[in-house]
Amino acid sequence: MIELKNIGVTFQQNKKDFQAVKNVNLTIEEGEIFGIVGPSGAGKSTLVRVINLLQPPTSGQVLIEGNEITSLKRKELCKVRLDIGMIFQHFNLISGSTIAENVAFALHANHYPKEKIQGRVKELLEMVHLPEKADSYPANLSGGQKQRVAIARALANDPKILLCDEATSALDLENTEEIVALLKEINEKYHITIVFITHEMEVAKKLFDRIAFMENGEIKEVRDIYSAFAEPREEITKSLVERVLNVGVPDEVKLSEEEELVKLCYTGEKAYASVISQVSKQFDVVIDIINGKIDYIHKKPLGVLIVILRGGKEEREKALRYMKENVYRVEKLEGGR
Ligand SMILES: Nc1ncnc2c1ncn2[C@@H]1O[C@H](COP(=O)(O)OP(=O)(O)OP(=O)(O)O)[C@@H](O)[C@H]1O
Repeated sequence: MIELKNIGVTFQQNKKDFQAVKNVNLTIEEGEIFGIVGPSGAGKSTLVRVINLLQPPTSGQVLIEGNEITSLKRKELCKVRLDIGMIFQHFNLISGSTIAENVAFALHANHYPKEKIQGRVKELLEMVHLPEKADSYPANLSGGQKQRVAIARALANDPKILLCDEATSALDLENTEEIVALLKEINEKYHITIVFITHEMEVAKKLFDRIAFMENGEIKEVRDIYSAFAEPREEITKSLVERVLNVGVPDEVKLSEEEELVKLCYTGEKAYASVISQVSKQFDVVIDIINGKIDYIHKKPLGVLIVILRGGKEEREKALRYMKENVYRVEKLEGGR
């Protein structure tokens, strides 16, 4: 378990104090894939680097499995760091060394028994499905393959935690999916806790178990990934989530007095089709579907539908009440006037 208690990080910028991280309290459970998202400059990288003290906090404490590491001496800290692997956006491989040498580097650094290094490198390259690239050089690998080598190197000393700083942000869609799948596999097989920061909500949706939304150095909301998408609470959460669900109101929509725009969110347990046909049957209203999307988060469906509800005010209110009882969330939308 990782515990961050009252973490603050202050930098000097133009001779003035700048608080990049403000009083963050966060607990990350063992074995989970925990994500931190937020706009550029939110403080994500700074916060994730606090976990292994690459960035010492100005205030607060970091506890790893109950042990306070912020006050450790250098030598003890080095030991704790072995339990925390890290990967970065730009892979940080040594270009003049082979893939096997790149991975072996982490073992040498930890005084791994020399005679066992070759075998361990082979094992690590198999873990990331790259055994055939042992003698190649980084320049001859794709971005996704380079990140897999970086993962092998980060896992060399059997860490319990893997920190990932924008690990898919330099990759195209195909390579991103490959890395997301590999990280999931590693998390499941070896029960490694993963802390992943990104600004890519598509990655968040596919990879994370829980998600923290960060803005201006503060954690605004921490949720399980499904409910963050189904029922975002804070403004920052709503704006990031809506980018993925991306179901807007077309500009052409113009509403009359008797019409209003309504957004329905449904979770699959409550099928919208029957709700819509029931509403049309039971109340003196007409429903036109103008936009919609269904998404799957951890294999659970999440649907969003935008409709125009047409009818007298009273009947519309009755229809809305019925919909509220029968779908996950109903929202009246501005626009179209
Ligand atoms: N060493 C430093 N000295 C001064 N200011 C810094 C330093 N490191 C980061 N900052 C500032 O702290 C703020 C947070 O930076 P950080 O890199 O943590 O944000 P981020 O959310 O990871 O953004 P991005 O997604 O763009 O990487 C930024 O305003 C940045 O300029």
